[in-house]
Formats: sequence, C-alpha cells, structure tokens
Amino acid sequence: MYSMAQTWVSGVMESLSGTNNISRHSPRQVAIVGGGIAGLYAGLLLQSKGVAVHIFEANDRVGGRVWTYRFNDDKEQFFEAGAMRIPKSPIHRPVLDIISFVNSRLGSKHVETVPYILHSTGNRVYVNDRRRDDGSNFSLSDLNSLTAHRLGFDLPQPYTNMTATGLLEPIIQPFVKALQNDFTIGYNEIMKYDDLSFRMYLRSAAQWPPEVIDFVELMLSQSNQYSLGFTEVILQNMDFSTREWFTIKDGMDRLPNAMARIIGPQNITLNARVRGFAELPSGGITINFDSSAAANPMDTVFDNVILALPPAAIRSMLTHRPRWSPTKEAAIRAVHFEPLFKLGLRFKTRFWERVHRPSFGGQSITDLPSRWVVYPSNGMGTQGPGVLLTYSWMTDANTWLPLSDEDRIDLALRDLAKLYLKEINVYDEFIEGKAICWSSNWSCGDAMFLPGQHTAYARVLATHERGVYFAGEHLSRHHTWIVGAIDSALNTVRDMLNDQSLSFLS
Ligand SMILES: Cc1cc2nc3c(=O)[nH]c(=O)nc-3n(C[C@H](O)[C@H](O)[C@H](O)COP(=O)(O)OP(=O)(O)OC[C@H]3O[C@@H](n4cnc5c(N)ncnc54)[C@H](O)[C@@H]3O)c2cc1C
Repeated sequence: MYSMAQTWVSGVMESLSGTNNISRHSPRQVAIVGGGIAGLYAGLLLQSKGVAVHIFEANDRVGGRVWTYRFNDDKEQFFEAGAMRIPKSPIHRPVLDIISFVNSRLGSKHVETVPYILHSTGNRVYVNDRRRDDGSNFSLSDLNSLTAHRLGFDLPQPYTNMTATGLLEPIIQPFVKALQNDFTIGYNEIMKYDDLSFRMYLRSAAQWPPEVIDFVELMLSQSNQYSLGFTEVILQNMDFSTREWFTIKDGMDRLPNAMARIIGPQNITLNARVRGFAELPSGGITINFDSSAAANPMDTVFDNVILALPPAAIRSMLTHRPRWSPTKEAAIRAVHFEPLFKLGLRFKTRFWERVHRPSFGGQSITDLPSRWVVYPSNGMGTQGPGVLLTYSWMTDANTWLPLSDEDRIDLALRDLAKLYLKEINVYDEFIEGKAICWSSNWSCGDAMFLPGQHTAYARVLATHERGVYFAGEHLSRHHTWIVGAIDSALNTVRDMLNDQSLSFLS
C-alpha cells in the first residue's frame, strides 16, 4: 500500500524547522511509533486538531493486531489472524463511530459491517472423548444438558449434575450486571478483588473445589486463564455476555487501511522499526529508525512522541530510550500479555455448513489441542472453497509453538477429523493452511493482567514522561479489544493537548 521508500523527509522535514521551543500542550509535529489501531487513531485525532503527525511502523502494513490474512484475492478466502469480532455494546460504540468517521471521509460504504455469529447450535462439543449414544458428537444444542457427569468429569456433589454455564453464571452475573449498569461503579466494585486471581476467588469466595474450576475453565475459557486477575476475567465475561456482534465485510483490515488512507501515505513510513529516540535538552525529540530510505533523519525534531506500542516493543528498542522511574520500568517489564495462536485452514468446500448439524458461524469447543474451531461469519452459505480457523489462548497456545507449520496443520486436521468423524474426510477437503503465532510478535497476544496488576500498574503505565506519551490497548480498561486501543489513544491525545473535552471521532 505504502512503499518503504516513501520518505517523509521532504514533506515533513521542511516544516519542522524551528519547532524546538514549543510548549508541551501545543505540539505542532508529533511522531507516532506503531501503526496499529492506537497509533492510527491518535494520528487522526491529532490531525483533526491541526497537529501534523508522522507514523513509523515496523511492519510492511498498518493495523498491527488487526490483520486479515488472505490466501488469495478470491472472495472469502481469508481469515482474521488478529481481531475478528466486535460486541455491539455501548462500550464498543467507538468502533462503530470510527467506521462512520472513515465512511464519511471515503464514501458511505467503504467499511461495511456485517453480523458476527457467536453461537451456532451445530457447533461441536467434544471433550473426554464423550459422544452421544448414537456415536455422534455433542453440539451446542445439547449445552443445557451437558453436565459434568455426562461429559465424563468425576466431580463431587452437587457439581456433578451441573453444566459449566449453570455453575459460572450465578457467580459472575452480579459483577457483570453492575458493569453493564454503570461501568465506573462496576469497575470500582470488581477492583476490590484485583489482588486475587479468578481461580482464587472461585476457591475462596465460591468455595469451589479445584476440579470444578478446571471443568468450568475448560468448557468456557482456555487453560490457565482463570489464574489471571479476577478483574480481567470478569471484564471478559462482561464483553462475551453481549448478544449481538459484528465484523467487517471483506476483512477487518479494511478499517486500519481506511484510517491510514485518511492520515495520508506521505505521513506514514512502513518497514520503519524505531530503534530508539532521544530527548533534546531543548524539549524536542528525534527518532532513530531502520529504513532502506537513503536518509535516516536522526536530526528531525518532533515536539512529542507517542509510543503506541506493546511494552515488549518498548523494551526491545535497540539504541537509546530514556530510563523512567523504577515503578514505570517495572510496569513495562511485568504487565502480562497472554499468548494467542491461530491457524487458518482452507478447504475445498465450507463442509461445516452442509453436515447433519451444520455450523453457521460460532465455534466448536474441544479439549484437543485446537481448543476452539471458529467458523467464518462472512460468506455464509456460499459455494466453493472456505476458510475456518483454530484458536488457542494462554497455555493452550503454547502447545503449538515448538511445532513446524506442517505439524501444526497435521495436528489440527487430526482434531477436525475427530469433530467430523465419518461425515467428512477433512484430509480430502484440505487445500492449505497458515499459522499465526502471536507469541513471536512484540504483542505476544493481548494484555491480560495478573492479579494486582490493574492496581499496581495501570496508572503509571499510561502516564506521560516529559514529551513521551504512551498508547495501546494495554493502557485502557478494555484490554484485548480494538476499543481499548481507541480508548487509550483518546486519553493520550487529551493529555497531550490538555483538552479533556476531546471526544471520540464519529
Ligand atoms: C489473535 C487476536 C485476536 C483478537 N481478537 C479481537 C477481537 O475479536 N475483537 C477486538 O476488538 N479485538 C481483538 N483483538 C485485540 C485487538 O486486535 C488489539 O487490542 C488492538 O488491535 C491493539 O492495537 P494497538 O494499536 O494497541 O497495538 P498493535 O496492534 O499491536 O500495534 C502496535 C504496532 O506497533 C508496531 N511496532 C512494534 N514495534 C515497533 C517499533 N520498534 N517501531 C515501529 N513500529 C513498531 C507493530 O508492528 C504494530 O503494528 C485480538 C488480538 C489478537 C492478537
């Protein structure tokens, strides 16, 4: 989209002269490091206030963790390697608003939303090798009767005759309802338990035996997620209790690409990994980045910089960056990101839509390494080849890391063969696959804080250091979501411009 050699030097450098003495609250030129949603959103906000921006992005594309992997240019032959679905809830409203904003600039249907299906009754439930008496696999239509006992778990009374949802709902609902009624009040309520992991809360407050926790975690989450902070798991449950969802027609990457188009290609340098930056005694900031462009303009002075980066990317800067307070450095070093792994698999047909109990969207659940098999909500009912994906988080994601791509595909096909038994020969159907290992990326996956980390680190992480500002989903209260990246960008620009009245773009 934008070539590596598109140097910003000519456009930006001339207009930079004499910017050194600009006060913190009236920047004229801002460098943004990272072209994910947080960096792009901060860029649009600043431009809307007349501030010139330049985005440095290490990758050859914008979007960061919003990445649509396309096997080819044919319709629907893609999967979402990163973000794939947005809850239609007031908290996620800013995502719809930014879509309206880009459409108002680029044409009414530039970025179109389509419904995302979270549950489909045909989705398989396959754990402990348990099947119906007729040998077929359980599906979500059975969920209300899938007790621990029926699924082969040996739990004590009274838990054994209960379903995972039946167990969890009464525990989380009061918190979820409080958050939905008034997010700030609800957030303050759940923060009272921030020092606990969700597992500890279930042990101490709900008095669940460990094997009951394991059962519910297996069915409704991924391995060891309940060892994360109580706050994170409750917030995640709040989002997943949303009934209506949407995704973006023809791929989520249409959103960051549209945002970048409005910002302007001359204001974005791709393949520009920032190696470090220096703060001048006069208050300006210079950026040092890798680029094949002839000039690496170390002498260009920006008024401020926004590091719209996951913490690991800040820590892995190769040359210089300032050292901040021990607490800030501890926060950057320690906040927890969970590993995420996705494997897109392309088949000759959308066979999952034509089996006896079809899946139109949603996901199957299994205790096999694939854990979740996600069916596309785009192109449902169409003929010809189709793409589904397997999706693993936390410890389940780690299973896939040491494997070669060939082994990953073999393992996933073996799992799918168990889900589809004799109905479909998945090996005959298979065309190609693509593994996306977020653990080998700076972000690792998504921010999911450990017990106590919201309390200890949230504020200090987001606080600016002289002319250096920070953005990214991990700095908001909505970790793991696009809206978190947007939210953090709004907060950082408000802080930089000293303008709390600044609102979301719409
Ligand atoms: C597998 C997966 C599934 C997800 N599912 C959903 C979902 O369904 N719905 C949802 O709303 N959200 C989802 N998310 C979360 C969402 O994608 C993120 O919260 C959001 O995109 C993060 O944006 P960001 O700008 O904070 O960070 P990023 O997108 O990580 O952006 C950071 C950018 O900085 C760049 N960079 C790193 N180091 C440097 C450097 N030194 N110099 C220059 N550039 C650098 C990176 O290349 C990247 O482009 C998912 C994420 C993943 C990984």
